[in-house]
Amino acid sequence: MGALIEKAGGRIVTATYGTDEHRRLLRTLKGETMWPPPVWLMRQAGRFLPEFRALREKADFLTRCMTPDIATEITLQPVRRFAMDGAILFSDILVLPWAMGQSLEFVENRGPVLGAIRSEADLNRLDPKRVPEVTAPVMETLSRLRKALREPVGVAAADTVTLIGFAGAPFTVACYMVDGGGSREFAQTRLMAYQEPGLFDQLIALLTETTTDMLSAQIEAGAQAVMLFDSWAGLLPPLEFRRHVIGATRQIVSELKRRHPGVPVIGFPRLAGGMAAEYARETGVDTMALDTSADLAAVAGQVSPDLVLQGNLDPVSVLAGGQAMLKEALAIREAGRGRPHVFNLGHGVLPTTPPEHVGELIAAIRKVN
Ligand SMILES: Cc1c2[nH]c(c1CCC(=O)O)Cc1[nH]c(c(CCC(=O)O)c1C)Cc1[nH]c(c(CCC(=O)O)c1C)Cc1[nH]c(c(C)c1CCC(=O)O)C2
Repeated sequence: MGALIEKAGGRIVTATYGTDEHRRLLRTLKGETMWPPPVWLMRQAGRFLPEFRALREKADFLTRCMTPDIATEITLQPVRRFAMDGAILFSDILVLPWAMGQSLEFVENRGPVLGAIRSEADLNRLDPKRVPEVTAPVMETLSRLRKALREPVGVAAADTVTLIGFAGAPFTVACYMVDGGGSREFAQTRLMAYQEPGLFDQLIALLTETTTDMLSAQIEAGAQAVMLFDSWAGLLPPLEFRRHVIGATRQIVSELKRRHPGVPVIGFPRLAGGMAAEYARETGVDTMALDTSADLAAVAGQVSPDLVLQGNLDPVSVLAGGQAMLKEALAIREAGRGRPHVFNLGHGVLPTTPPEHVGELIAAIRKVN
């Protein structure tokens, strides 16, 4: 196929259709060491770009997630501007409980509000059989995205951008399901884990199975890698962490590997701290995403050299921009040198981040020196 030359985010990219040669993110997620590292940002879709805010007026959040035209467009917006090495599906971790029948609303300035699950009767009202039908539009979005990314998208060259699917990890999704919305402590959820371990195990088992099937469907629809967001993993003490974070993740990863050998899985056990190395060793994830608090160089010394690390610039430094951001960013890039590393943030990009700061960040990461 014809070679293509395109200027992308300040670098020249040559892409040959149908080969892995220029898929820098996918190759890194499969274990190759690249310099400079590939880069994308958590929560890059649907947050900080003015072109997204314009679309936001048109439909509520769940409608945006469930309408392939809109979700495809929002996913591509950051790619068009910055030629990110990855495109993350525009959707949400709470689509899964909603698809099983739990009520869900996104309330302005408050975040998600769900009908809390507190009893076996509540749990039994959920219907996992509905998930494939309800999430069919999400799979349609993924197949459109995969097709769109075979052509140039804005400054991104054809067939260079890796399409990432995702889900919440069972514990984090359970947090929202049981507490009924966002919280700092998720005390109701953790109380259930201690007081009604049988019921909580049932919920985690249900989420483990439905998450596996949903990620598998995402891969079949076109996702080239998948990520498990465990944003609240760090709330659990070691025994519970082993059971509900490591145990559930290990089951999902091993079944995905059986069904889709070679498709990389990224795990993000946010604030796992002292449990991160065990998570890396025991879950089977190919890539571990680090939160802002982790010292990338120190973690690199504790895990297998084959484990891909992703992260972990403070999103607030990108809000600040300028030298403060660049100094942090280049130190992280340097810490990942010589091992497989995907440059990213330590948590999602903040909605008020000026797009020019993101542009400067991407250019600095891609500068070869
Ligand atoms: C915990 C969590 C949620 N959702 C997610 C997590 C894990 C990552 C993290 O810790 O940030 C993950 C998520 N949410 C969204 C994406 C899509 C793609 C992307 O990463 O850019 C992803 C990967 C879109 C979204 N998810 C949500 C929005 C905003 C909704 C709106 O436009 O009103 C978007 C674009 C809503 C949402 N969804 C959730 C909350 C707490 C909120 C409200 C606050 C917020 O905006 O972050 C749950």
